Amino acid sequence: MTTGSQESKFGLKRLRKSFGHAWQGIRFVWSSEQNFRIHTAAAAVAVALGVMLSISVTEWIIVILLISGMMALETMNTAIEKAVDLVTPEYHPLAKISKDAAAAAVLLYAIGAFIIGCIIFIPKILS
Ligand SMILES: Nc1ncnc2c1ncn2[C@@H]1O[C@H](COP(=O)(O)OP(=O)(O)OP(=O)(O)O)[C@@H](O)[C@H]1O
Repeated sequence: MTTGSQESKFGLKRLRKSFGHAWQGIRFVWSSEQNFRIHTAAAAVAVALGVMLSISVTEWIIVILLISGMMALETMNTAIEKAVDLVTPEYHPLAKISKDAAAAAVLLYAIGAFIIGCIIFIPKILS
């Protein structure tokens, strides 16, 4: 038997509310972050190339993991930037380190994703 409070903790309504908050987060990064829109455009190019070059199931899994990882990391970068702005609106060396490190994480992943994309697509384009 479940109590009312358990129901509100695990119910469908709560799940829908969580998705609603996440959707608001996606809308925010889309409208406010140019980098997120650039990554989305790059993802669309990768998907188009995947279809045109008939990549394998394993390659699709890798491409989808790279795209979702890139988007998630960019979204997390925005979350860190906003949290830092909330705590320290003024200049602070630790705020700089925090934002620079978050941006570095995005850059490192983007470099890896680009290299893997080249490994998957270039041989197919050249053949
Ligand atoms: N409060 C602060 N104190 C110190 N340095 C800061 C602060 N806010 C921003 N910076 C510096 O300015 C850079 C850009 O920060 P900003 O918040 O404008 O992010 P952004 O331009 O949206 O970055 P991104 O292009 O990665 O989304 C940071 O990486 C950091 O080096």
